[in-house]
Amino acid sequence: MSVKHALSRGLEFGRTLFQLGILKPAGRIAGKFRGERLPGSQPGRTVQPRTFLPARYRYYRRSLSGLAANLQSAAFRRLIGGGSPRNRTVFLAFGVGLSLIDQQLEEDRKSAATCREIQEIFLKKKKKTTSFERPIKPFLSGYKLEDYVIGKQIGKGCNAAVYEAAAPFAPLVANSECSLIELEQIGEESDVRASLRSPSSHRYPLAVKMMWNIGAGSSSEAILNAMSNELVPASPRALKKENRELVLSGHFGKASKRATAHPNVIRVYRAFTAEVPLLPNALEEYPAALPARLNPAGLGNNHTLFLVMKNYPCTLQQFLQVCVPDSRHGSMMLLQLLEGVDHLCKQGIAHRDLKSDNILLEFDSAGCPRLVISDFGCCLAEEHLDLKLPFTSRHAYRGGNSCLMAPEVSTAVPGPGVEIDYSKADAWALGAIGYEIFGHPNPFYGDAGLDSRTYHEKQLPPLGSNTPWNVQLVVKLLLRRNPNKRPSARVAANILHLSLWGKRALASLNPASIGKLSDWLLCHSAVVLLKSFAVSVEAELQREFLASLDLEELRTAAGFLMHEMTKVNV
Ligand SMILES: Nc1ncnc2c1ncn2[C@@H]1O[C@H](COP(=O)(O)OP(=O)(O)OP(=O)(O)O)[C@@H](O)[C@H]1O
Repeated sequence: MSVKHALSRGLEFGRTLFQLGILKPAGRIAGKFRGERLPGSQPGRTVQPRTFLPARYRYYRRSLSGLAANLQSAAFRRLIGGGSPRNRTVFLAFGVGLSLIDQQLEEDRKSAATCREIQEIFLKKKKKTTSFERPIKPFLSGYKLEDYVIGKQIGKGCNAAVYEAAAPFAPLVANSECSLIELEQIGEESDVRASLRSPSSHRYPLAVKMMWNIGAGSSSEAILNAMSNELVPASPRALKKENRELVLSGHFGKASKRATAHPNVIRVYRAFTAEVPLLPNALEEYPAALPARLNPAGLGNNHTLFLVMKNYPCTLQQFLQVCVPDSRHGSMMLLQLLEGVDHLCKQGIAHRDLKSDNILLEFDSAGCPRLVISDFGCCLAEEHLDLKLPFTSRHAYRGGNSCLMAPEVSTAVPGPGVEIDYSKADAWALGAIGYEIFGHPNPFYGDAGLDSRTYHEKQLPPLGSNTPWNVQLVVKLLLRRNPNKRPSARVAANILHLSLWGKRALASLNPASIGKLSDWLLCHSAVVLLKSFAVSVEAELQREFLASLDLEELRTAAGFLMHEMTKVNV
């Protein structure tokens, strides 16, 4: 074998090794050199179409270094004893393979450093940008019901009634006013459409949620204890100091986590307990929840919990009754929900009751719907659990809305040592909500709907050609039964980010040129920085994405996309 031939064999071998990071069969060959299992090839573990894993490269490098070292010493011994030219060429080939791997590792190091720098910049920016956190001027009071003017009832659930409200001491900040777009006229004007046209949120910028207190007791401690989940999205100053200390110290036995602010998660500005008042429609709408003082037949306690939030013009469900968003808005709506869920997951919080009427909606100044996840009454946010619920008895509470319970939750069988992992359960529910956003019935609703315990992925109805292929991909992946095969909310969000704003980078991306992704990230960051004062949904999404960059997760998303692109010939 000539040296030239050996070099070309070496190069070829090196290239193959690069692809080992992407294609599992070749990876296994490398593993065989040392008789070890490759990371990612354990039995039962799914090899996702993920790309360019630095950990793998390091592994290959280690394997090859060991191999090369062995070869070297053998070759050296033979050289001294007149080693054969064949051994020398094989040794050379490995040397070239190694140097190519080193190049790739170097590229990886650079890309990871770029990601970290970008992330740092946007995390700092995020701390300064609080437009979504403070739609009302900061205020010191607001800890009692008398501080608010209460308007009409705007909603009701199984546990609470919600009223519009104003706080004379805290007028709305000008730039946070949501401009409601004129919705397209479709047939007869419904109540929802009429309320979207003439929102009262300008006069009543706040919403007060009055919890129904049946059986929790009337002391502040008992109320806060029983309803502590509602405080998960509360801002640090939402509670008066004494209550805050009680709640934060876990005085009630069950210390719940507090979610930090995020544009797609509701913010509770104030939370206090007060005597239940007779509010408009109370006797007609929720007589049983009233205390005997107001309704002799009522079962409610005298005091309850009040939560003060921003008043949103409608829920996602109400919006979808009158509007089918176009594909760009639809993609951004799903993306916002994924961002919200990812934010919660990272803090060890599972919402467990995602449905379109627990998602509130307003519009940004460009008319794009902005979504926030609300109603944390069913969430899992206990300090020590970290998204894993011990499921030793069937009485353990698994969350609300059984129709949108992820398969790993709905099929869990209680027993000693059993735990339910909620880390991808909310992401699954978003897959089902994706159908609603794109104008289809939720496949898990209704008598003829699929059952999350028993459905087969093949039974999922197609989303149709009006839905962008990348959204179809995300929905399909999110609804995978097996949580190990399902992408996390972060990876699913990355898929949408890449396909919304990184199309060019994707088109030129190939498995051996991950550097293109970091080039795109740099350009994208520059553009986003230039519009850093924009308060649009699009700008918010892009900032959030860059503030939570993780190269591995981005590569996984790119891998899913490239895999699909080859199938659909994009
Ligand atoms: N901040 C808000 N702005 C405007 N409307 C709101 C707001 N919060 C809640 N609503 C309305 O009130 C309804 C009931 O609120 P919410 O879902 O929080 O109550 P709940 O009793 O906890 O519900 P569930 O039955 O899901 O437990 C919502 O569906 C929505 O229509």
